[in-house]
Amino acid sequence: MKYVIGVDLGTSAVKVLLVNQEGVVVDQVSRPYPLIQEKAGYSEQNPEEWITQTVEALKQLVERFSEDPSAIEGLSFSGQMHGLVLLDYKRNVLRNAILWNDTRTTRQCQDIYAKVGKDRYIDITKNLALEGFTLPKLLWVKENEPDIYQQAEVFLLPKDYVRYRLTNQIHMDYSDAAGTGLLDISAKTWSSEICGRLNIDSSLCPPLIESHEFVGTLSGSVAEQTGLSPKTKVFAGGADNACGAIGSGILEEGKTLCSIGTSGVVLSYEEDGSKDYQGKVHFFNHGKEGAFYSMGVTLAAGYSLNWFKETFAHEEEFENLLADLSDVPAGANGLLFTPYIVGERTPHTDALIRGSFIGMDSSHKRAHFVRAVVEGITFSLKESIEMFRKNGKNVDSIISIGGGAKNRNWLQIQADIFQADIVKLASEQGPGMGAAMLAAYGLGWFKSLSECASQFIQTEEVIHPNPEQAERYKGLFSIYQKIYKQTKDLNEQLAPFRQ
Ligand SMILES: Nc1ncnc2c1ncn2[C@@H]1O[C@H](COP(=O)(O)OP(=O)(O)O)[C@@H](O)[C@H]1O
Ligand SMILES: O=C(CO)[C@@H](O)[C@H](O)COP(=O)(O)O
Repeated sequence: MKYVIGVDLGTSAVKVLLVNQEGVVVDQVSRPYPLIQEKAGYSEQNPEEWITQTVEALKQLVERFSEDPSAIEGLSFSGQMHGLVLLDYKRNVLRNAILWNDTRTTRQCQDIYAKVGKDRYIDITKNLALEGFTLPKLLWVKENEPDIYQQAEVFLLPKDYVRYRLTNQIHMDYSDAAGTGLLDISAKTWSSEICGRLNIDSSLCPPLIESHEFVGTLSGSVAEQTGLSPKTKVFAGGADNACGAIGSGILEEGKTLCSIGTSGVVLSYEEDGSKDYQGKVHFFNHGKEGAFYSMGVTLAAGYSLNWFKETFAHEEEFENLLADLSDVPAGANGLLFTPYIVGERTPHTDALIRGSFIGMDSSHKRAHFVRAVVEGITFSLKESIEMFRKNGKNVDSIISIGGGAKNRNWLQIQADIFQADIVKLASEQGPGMGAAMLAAYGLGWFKSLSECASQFIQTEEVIHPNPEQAERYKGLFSIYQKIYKQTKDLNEQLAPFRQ
């Protein structure tokens, strides 16, 4: 039997999947790393931690593998998007990576519009200039850390840096480059116009490549450290959401994905670049050559639940925390939560908004708060689904992946709130599976990603909405939608008090 590895460099952990030629996940290893949050709105990681944990995860996987490691023929990546990694001319990392959920760059986003023009910027990139994207981070470093900026020779995204350390090759694939805010999405080139207007040297931008393209083999030292064969072929890989889409079979029109990881996304396949959402949802190049996807993003989806767990139930596992979920009625006895704990993107692009619990009552127990957090995350994703429905998409079946898809009761809540069938796959690790599929396709095992998907992706269960609960959630959702407007001004006034 032959095998491939999908490396998913997530925000909370790196997850490494070993998949055989029949598409069965035969083993997986997950290794966590922390977020560094020096101030409210800041979110960084040390790229060296990604390397240490990825190498360790690969090593563990190989140690547990009973066959000859040369049977593992290929490896590819999925990575958290938008994070800025700056390297100097010796390829040393110049500072911590600034991540997708860091919102320090509101002023730089305004600058981008002032210098490029908002309409022109959206024309080129098909997206708004958002705090989380890479370009405003580059401008922030240029302005606030000029010594570091001057030493920068190239910028990379998180998984591109890991790929570089595994192969010594520098590249960025289109699906991830799309999230930098510097790519001309239709032309698939770095935008010399944006670089020119913002005075960014375009030599900082790395060479571009397709997600399934062969990059090189593993470096000798990485092969030695992990036990993998030095002949293992490495393929570029893609943005985690593009890979999540591949790993869930979102490879044709009409398919919708909901992914609840640290962030939460609702994603829809786009055959070509013709749809104009005017920046209301993100619009990026897919990991499938020539295709695109649109998506709405909740910044703190799984992260809200993780925050709640770490703050109020630090020693407990998620399974335990969620054990009482179905004992609490829909609507948590009048308790609503908005998951804006690090600001928000869709539908409210707002770095200053923060979360709320509305309707706290002395009868509420911890389980009500947990249910309210889970429902609030799901309501937030419903706002993206409604945007797609208003744009004429038919969303009656949604594939659900990510850490949030591990809990059966949460999947039922998704079906009831979204008013759609929820498809649970055999593996909820969509991005890692997508990365493995890119390696399998890159190796030539299949003629297309779709052919690979029909072999690799298995549906485990379809969960239908419960009509009574769905009706109850309709009313609750309209109350939820009012909270943003009614707490916006209060949060702007509170912003100066945040440390
Ligand atoms: N057993 C579980 N049940 C429900 N949610 C879970 C469970 N385990 C993890 N999660 C949620 O999934 C999130 C992590 O999802 P994951 O897809 O691994 O994220 P990332 O790719 O961002 O690292 C956690 O923050 C948590 O909210
Ligand atoms: O910023 C975005 C998408 O635009 C996030 O979806 C990141 O790509 C991080 O993903 P997860 O770690 O939550 O999977």
